[in-house]
Amino acid sequence: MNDDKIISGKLAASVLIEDVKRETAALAARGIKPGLAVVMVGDDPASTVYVTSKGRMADDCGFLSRTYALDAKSNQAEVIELVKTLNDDDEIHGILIQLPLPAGLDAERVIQTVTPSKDVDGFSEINAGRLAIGSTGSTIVPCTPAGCALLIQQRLGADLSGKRAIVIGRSNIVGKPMAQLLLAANATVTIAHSRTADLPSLVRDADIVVAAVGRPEFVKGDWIKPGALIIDVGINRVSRGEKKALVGDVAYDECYAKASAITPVPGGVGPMTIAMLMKNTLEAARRIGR
Ligand SMILES: NC(=O)C1=CN([C@@H]2O[C@H](COP(=O)(O)OP(=O)(O)OC[C@H]3O[C@@H](n4cnc5c(N)ncnc54)[C@H](OP(=O)(O)O)[C@@H]3O)[C@@H](O)[C@H]2O)C=CC1
Ligand SMILES: Nc1nc(=O)c2c([nH]1)NC[C@@H]1CN(c3ccc(C(=O)N[C@@H](CCC(=O)O)C(=O)O)cc3)C=[N+]21
Repeated sequence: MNDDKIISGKLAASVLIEDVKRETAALAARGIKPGLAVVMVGDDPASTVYVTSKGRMADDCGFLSRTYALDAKSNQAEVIELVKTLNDDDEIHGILIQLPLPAGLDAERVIQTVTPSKDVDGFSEINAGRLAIGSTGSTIVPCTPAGCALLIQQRLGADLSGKRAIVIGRSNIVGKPMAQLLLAANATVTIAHSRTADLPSLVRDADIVVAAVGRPEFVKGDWIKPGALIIDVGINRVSRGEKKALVGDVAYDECYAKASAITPVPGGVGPMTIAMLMKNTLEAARRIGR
């Protein structure tokens, strides 16, 4: 069914991927093949699924794709050593440290070891700082917020002047960079988190709601201002009777009823994240230029 209210991230992502494939082919003429290294520690089943689909998509795009699956018991020094080796590897243009890392590893230190020019997640201090000061040009923007921002832009245009946005969640991966992107697009931005008082009334004021909470069906329909745009970042595996289901951070049916547009889970933000990772890797290869 073709429902205008449902924002198909899957479709938008496939358009992005077609671009990436074309540009990768053009880069091949200059002797450059984008290379993506994904580092995973331990065997978390959800991480394994994501890492596999990132690797498959990289192959599809015509990239060199390498996955490093380290033992769950790897120590800090071993992981840092691998990242440093990849920093110096001329075949690799993008390095992604799959999160979460096992407890006992200092994720922040590992992330900050990735050289900023290869930091295709955009988590390094340099890239996060560039985003925060609104520096355009050479910054790498985190994949999930970048994907959300594109979906918002496709519906509402690039200039969100006068619009009120609320981002629920303040992680360095999603919430914070998402708020920076909305601010850069001239929205008036509220950032909510677990210590926020009276969240429903804040959400009721918002024209744009981005939910990145990590709690299944957390945002309720009666919080939504009629006509609001809803971006559901959440990926939660829940049991539905006998079955397992994937649900977002938004109570979909009741929020759908109120919204002008909404992203589904699956098929919304998730595919955009992967497409943006490919775009960031291509761009890193182009900038590194070998
Ligand atoms: N689709 C995709 O591509 C991606 C999806 N995800 C999904 O997005 C969700 C968020 O991910 P991530 O940012 O990494 O998660 P984090 O757990 O790092 O952050 C969750 C945020 O939600 C806030 N929060 C928790 N409980 C409440 C509450 N009751 N009221 C208000 N705020 C609350 C937390 O507040 P506080 O800071 O105070 O603790 C925190 O800021 C998850 O479901 C994750 O699986 C993540 C990355 C990519
Ligand atoms: N360094 C790092 N960077 C990340 O970007 C990162 C990470 N670590 N750790 C985990 C989260 C989560 N994440 C997702 C990516 C794609 C889908 C995705 O494609 N989801 C499909 C469904 C897939 C399924 O069925 O599980 C969809 O929503 O349609 C979901 C989640 C990236 N993350």
